[in-house]
Amino acid sequence: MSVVQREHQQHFPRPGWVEHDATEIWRNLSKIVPEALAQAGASAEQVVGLGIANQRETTVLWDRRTGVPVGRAIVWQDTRTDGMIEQLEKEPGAKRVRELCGLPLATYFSAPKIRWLLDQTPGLQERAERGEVLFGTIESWLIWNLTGGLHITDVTNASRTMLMNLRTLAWDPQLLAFFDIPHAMLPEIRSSTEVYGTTATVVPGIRIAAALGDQQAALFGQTCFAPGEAKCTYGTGSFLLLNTGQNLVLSTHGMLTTVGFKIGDEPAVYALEGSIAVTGSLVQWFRDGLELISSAPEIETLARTVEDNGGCYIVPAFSGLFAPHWHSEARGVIAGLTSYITKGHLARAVLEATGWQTREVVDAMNADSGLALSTLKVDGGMTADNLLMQFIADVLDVPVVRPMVAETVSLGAAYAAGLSVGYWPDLEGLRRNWHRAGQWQPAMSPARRDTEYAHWRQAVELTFGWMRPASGSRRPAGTDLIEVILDDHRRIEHLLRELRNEDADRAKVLAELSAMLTAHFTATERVLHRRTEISADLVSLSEQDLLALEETISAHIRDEERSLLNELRKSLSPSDRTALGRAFKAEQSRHLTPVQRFEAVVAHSVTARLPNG
Ligand SMILES: Nc1ncnc2c1ncn2[C@@H]1O[C@H](COP(=O)(O)OP(=O)(O)O)[C@@H](O)[C@H]1O
Ligand SMILES: O=P(O)(O)OC[C@H](O)CO
Repeated sequence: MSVVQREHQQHFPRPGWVEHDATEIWRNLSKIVPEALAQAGASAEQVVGLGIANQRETTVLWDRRTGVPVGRAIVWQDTRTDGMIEQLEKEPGAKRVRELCGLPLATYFSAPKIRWLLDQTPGLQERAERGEVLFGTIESWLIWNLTGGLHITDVTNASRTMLMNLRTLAWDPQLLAFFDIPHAMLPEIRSSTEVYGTTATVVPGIRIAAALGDQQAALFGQTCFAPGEAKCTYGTGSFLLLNTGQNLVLSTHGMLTTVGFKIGDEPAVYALEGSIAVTGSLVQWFRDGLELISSAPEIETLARTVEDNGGCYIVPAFSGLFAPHWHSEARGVIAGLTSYITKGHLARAVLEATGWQTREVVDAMNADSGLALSTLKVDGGMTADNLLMQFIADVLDVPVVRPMVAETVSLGAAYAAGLSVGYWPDLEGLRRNWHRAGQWQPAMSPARRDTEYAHWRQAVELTFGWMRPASGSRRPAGTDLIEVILDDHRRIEHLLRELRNEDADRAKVLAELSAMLTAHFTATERVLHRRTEISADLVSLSEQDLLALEETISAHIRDEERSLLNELRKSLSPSDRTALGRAFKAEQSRHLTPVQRFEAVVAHSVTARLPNG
């Protein structure tokens, strides 16, 4: 076996934004494939097949003609679409989404990221409709480049886009309409194991024989081929997958339903998944953000300098909270701080956060499946940490088992490719390759486990609602300038969508939208820019006028949220924000009828969620 790796840059241009440069990923791949072959002393002719496993959901759009990405890829952890998700949740079709694709509406998946990118550049939607701009997750982008233009994806990756129907395994017209995403930009969906094509570059002439999302690849590499078998991979995030066979189980406890794998023409095998956004990346933050350690393994050494967490808990809701909570608006907390806490306690709290998040997911998975997990098969970079593995066994109260090859993601891709080209005859042969290398037995007392878990859950509740403060919290409801402007934006976006909805009372929508726009622009000019002579009058605009202005209005909203609001956040004191918020509302009210004012207030009170609601 030879292993070559190369890190690519993580871009964090704003709070909550995470981007990758798809071209850099492709360049890195072009370098490491020949290096891996050279290290193994193998020639291209000796390679029977290439398997790809990739981070999922991360969204790349590129130009079909030039092959150049239209911008940076939006990564799965990115939360920039949280406002969009909040709006989409109110749409009539929202309830059907989960039923069709098995996923809750969340910033995590590809569809909102595609929508955001299409909204970002004028004309991109039309180019996507003509098939001039293409979408793909990372495996799709790599296969396109390796083959010189084959535009495909595998079914496991497609199942993470929110656009694939889990039953038909095809792009779903209702989901495409819900997100307004053109079919012409999507790749063809193929099985996880089949020969898709042959490499035309890097190392030409190799058959590309398998592709799987990384977590599904780990399920395969851990040989969880039968219903009831599960694994958890501990990397940047952590992902527990339970094979449910040909049964498509829709979770009632916050798990995702996803495709586990599809071998050639055989029926798809489904899985329930508990996705945890932040585990290893919390260790990275401790290393790079806080600079309290200089390498990831040092977290264990530091944590061992103290007996316990000293009463401190870290809930890393950096990307909101994923399974089982699905709170996009949550943000992280460090709870239980006293002057007793040292960096050793913080290191413990970092590791324990991974343990407790696993416990929450396992509880939910057990509730969904009606079965209690009896052992947990683990893999991934964090499993090198013995203290963490012991803690996971303690909080789950089941043994934790690690196989010989902890790089299970790559192993799974290799297994799938080997199976696809007949190098391995069947799944049973692969199963025989699995060997246990480490095992941790639970040792925590039930009383301590229960007390600690109760503290953890208390800390988790503190994270809820952070990005949507409850009415009556920090500032008087509805008078904070930024909230007032954001509420206006969301209402305007909703009304614009309603204007295209054939079932809506469009005359009423038109009247409210024109009045809202007049009120919003006038208040912005008068209160924020102090231009007293300005008064917008958009009330006489027709439906066609407004639809023609839609892109301009969306661009204004984006610009205002990106530049003006961020400047105001920095420059205004809380009391200024309240005073200006009041002035803004007063100015705005002058342009709305009492009924329109009432409707805007009702829309606002639906948006403002209670902290743990
Ligand atoms: N000894 C360790 N203790 C805790 N975390 C670790 C340790 N070694 C690596 N990690 C974490 O594991 C992650 C790397 O694991 P890996 O499986 O390579 O992740 P990915 O495939 O998601 O990039 C990093 O986030 C790193 O912080
Ligand atoms: O960033 P990675 O490589 O841990 O990818 C994790 C998953 O694919 C996200 O769903």
